[in-house]
Amino acid sequence: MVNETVQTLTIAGTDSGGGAGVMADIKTMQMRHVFSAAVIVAVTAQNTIGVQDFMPIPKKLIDEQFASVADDLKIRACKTGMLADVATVEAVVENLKKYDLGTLTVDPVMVAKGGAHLLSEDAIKTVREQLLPLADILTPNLPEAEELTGLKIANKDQMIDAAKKLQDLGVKNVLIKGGHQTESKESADFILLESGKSFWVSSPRIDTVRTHGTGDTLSSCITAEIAKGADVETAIRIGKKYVQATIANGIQVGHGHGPLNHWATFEGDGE
Ligand SMILES: Nc1ncnc2c1ncn2[C@@H]1O[C@H](COP(=O)(O)OP(=O)(O)OP(=O)(O)O)[C@@H](O)[C@H]1O
Ligand SMILES: Cc1ncc(COP(=O)(O)O)c(N)n1
Repeated sequence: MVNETVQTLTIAGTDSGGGAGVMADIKTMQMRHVFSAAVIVAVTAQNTIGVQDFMPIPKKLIDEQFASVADDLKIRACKTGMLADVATVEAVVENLKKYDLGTLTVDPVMVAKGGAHLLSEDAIKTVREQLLPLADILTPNLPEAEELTGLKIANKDQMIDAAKKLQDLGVKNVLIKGGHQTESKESADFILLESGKSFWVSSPRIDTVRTHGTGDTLSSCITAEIAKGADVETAIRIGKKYVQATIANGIQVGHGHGPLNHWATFEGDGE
């Protein structure tokens, strides 16, 4: 009898260009040696240049996908990514409450690197009020943290204030990603844990346009490590090292914001 394989779930949108969304999630899970199922909530026509179109999946089919996964698999940790609109966020919230899908990481995807809106304006309130209270870990980038808190974030002190405010909204552990601080030599993320402990994880900023899917990759790696049994701090530290390696060892695909190198490895990695 073999041990049951560690199983995870991504709840997100597809990227036809292969770099972000569910595609980045599954590649990351595979590289981190966990099995990943997928509930597709939106389909995008997308490449490295931009998002040409997208369509949310009807609620009935979202419900059926959740049921199919939950009836058969044993999901230890799951994550959300692109959630498109109010109806989709509400459908996902309903299913997350209905089934035990383990530790939940919410990556509150709002705007793609190319500028396309992947979450409607009115759905931000739904995410804040209905999804955040369910999140074990929340991983907003700077503009997303600003939208969710209503705070302006222009420096490290303001990242700390925003993390505290997000905890007040019901999130247990908060990771604010600093990838959008393009004027800084460092890419520094701030973490505030449920215990009250806080710390920064920082890496040299790499000057490249190949950063399509960095947020998806980080949150998926964290989800994978949690599923394998890591504590939140360890999972985040591994996630940061992995995403850094995937950016630093770039691959050449497409003509715009290129995808990451999910094959990348880093020093000291146990996998
Ligand atoms: N140029 C870079 N060099 C090094 N690290 C980076 C760079 N850009 C992003 N990162 C890191 O990648 C991770 C994701 O951060 P980012 O702020 O880009 O998320 P995001 O905007 O949600 O990503 P995406 O929307 O592309 O999925 C963070 O750990 C961040 O520090
Ligand atoms: C389906 C989907 N999910 C998430 C992203 C965010 O990634 P990025 O900001 O790198 O475009 C995306 N572009 N598409």
